Amino acid sequence: MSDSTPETPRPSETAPGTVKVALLGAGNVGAEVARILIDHGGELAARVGAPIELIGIAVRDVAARRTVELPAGLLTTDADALIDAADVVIELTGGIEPARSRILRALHAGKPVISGNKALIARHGRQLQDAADAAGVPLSYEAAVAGAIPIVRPMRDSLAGDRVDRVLGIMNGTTNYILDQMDTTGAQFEDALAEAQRLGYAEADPTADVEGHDAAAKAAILASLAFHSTFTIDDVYCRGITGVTAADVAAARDSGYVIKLLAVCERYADGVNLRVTPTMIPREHPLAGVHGAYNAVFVEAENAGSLMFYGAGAGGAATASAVLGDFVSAARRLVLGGPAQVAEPHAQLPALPMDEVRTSFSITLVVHDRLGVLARIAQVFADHGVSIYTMQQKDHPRGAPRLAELRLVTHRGANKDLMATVEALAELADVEEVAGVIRVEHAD
Ligand SMILES: NC(=O)C1=CN([C@@H]2O[C@H](COP(=O)(O)OP(=O)(O)OC[C@H]3O[C@@H](n4cnc5c(N)ncnc54)[C@H](O)[C@@H]3O)[C@@H](O)[C@H]2O)C=CC1
Ligand SMILES: N[C@@H](CC=O)C(=O)O
Ligand code: NA
Repeated sequence: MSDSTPETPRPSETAPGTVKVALLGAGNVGAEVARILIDHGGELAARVGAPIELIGIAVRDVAARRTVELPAGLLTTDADALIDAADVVIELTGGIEPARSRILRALHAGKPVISGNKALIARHGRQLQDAADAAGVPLSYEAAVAGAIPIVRPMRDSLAGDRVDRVLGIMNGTTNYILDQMDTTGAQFEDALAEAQRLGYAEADPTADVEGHDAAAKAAILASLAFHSTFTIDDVYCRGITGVTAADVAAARDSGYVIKLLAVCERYADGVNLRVTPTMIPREHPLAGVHGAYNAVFVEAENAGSLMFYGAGAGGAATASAVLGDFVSAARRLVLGGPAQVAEPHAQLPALPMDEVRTSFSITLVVHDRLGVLARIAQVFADHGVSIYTMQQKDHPRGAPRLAELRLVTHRGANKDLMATVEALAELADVEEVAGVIRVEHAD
């Protein structure tokens, strides 16, 4: 083993009172956290109120090429030894295992943990929080929801005295980047995804982004805090953007809408519905102006009214900012002492299935352009108790004779009635094809 590729962390030679930091992972975010800790350590120490030292960085392969050049002496493959030697642990490796075991190891030893791992927290957050509470140390994960945007702490602390009714957000930078590129430059899905990966927005496996799982994880985490309950990613109805075509994006644009991957968490009388779906938003809606990898989260609360949080939702340096905010606060508490905050999920509201959820659809039909067709189509909607909000008739896009394209947007209706309407329309002899069904968020 050469000096530049140590398998175990170096023995610590730090002065007493120094806060020793272990960093797990040196990818897009971890490497930026290391860079800032090294370059701005003095400033951060002043805010913590004690010297700080990055004592090691656990990686899988010490020889791997990285986006940021890191001191070779800090790299180690022995994560457990590094955790044991540290006062504070920052986990930025991603995935469920070994991240979960390592975080538990740190918490059981009474060490504060900071993580950006939404996949893990959306599945095992309760177990990790219980371990943190039992040890009386903080578990912080501001980076896990909407990257740099302060939203976890405002939700947990600033809004603790209010009653949140709805959280609505664009919470995945990769998909927002892809949809925005498709909308503004006509880019192909695959090219836009490759660029999002190059820019460090995408997850190690970008399926999590494009299938909506990453946004669903964030929705579960945020809703747990907003509604003082315990939701996991399995409680989120989730549809990604892989089925959204260039034609869908163009048709939405033509009708004055833009397609976004929208997360909605809303309170009903008997629980909370959580969903992530591609959604058409009117161009004048503030969320329509969220471009590139930016994220935005709307919170509607009984007394605060509507609040909007906006900023960089992905990217190494931006996310590192949220990680280091959590770090300074955890380290300061370590220096000053005092109990960690215990956030009891006292309400424990159930997650509601989609059936009774009230939502709107945009339905594109290719129909035979003949006498009475509109009346027969309108009758199908009426039979299912679904009210039509707008309707546009267009020539068939490929100029087929005697065929026309109808674009209908509904008022809000129960999801099960909307689904039944679409099924009945597909059976109608006048309908050649149901060419598109996409949810709509509008103010009706
Ligand atoms: N990239 C972004 O914009 C954001 C990422 N996050 C989260 O932050 C975490 C890190 O994300 P990225 O840096 O983008 O991921 P990445 O894939 O670029 O980096 C992860 C690093 O951890 C290392 N690693 C993985 N398993 C390991 C193991 N068992 N032992 C030691 N090292 C291991 C990998 O080799 C890689 O260097 C993830 O949980 C991600 O979901 C959160 C917000 C934004
Ligand atoms: N892959 C995620 C990274 C941040 O959470 C995204 O694209 O938003
Ligand atoms: Na955040």
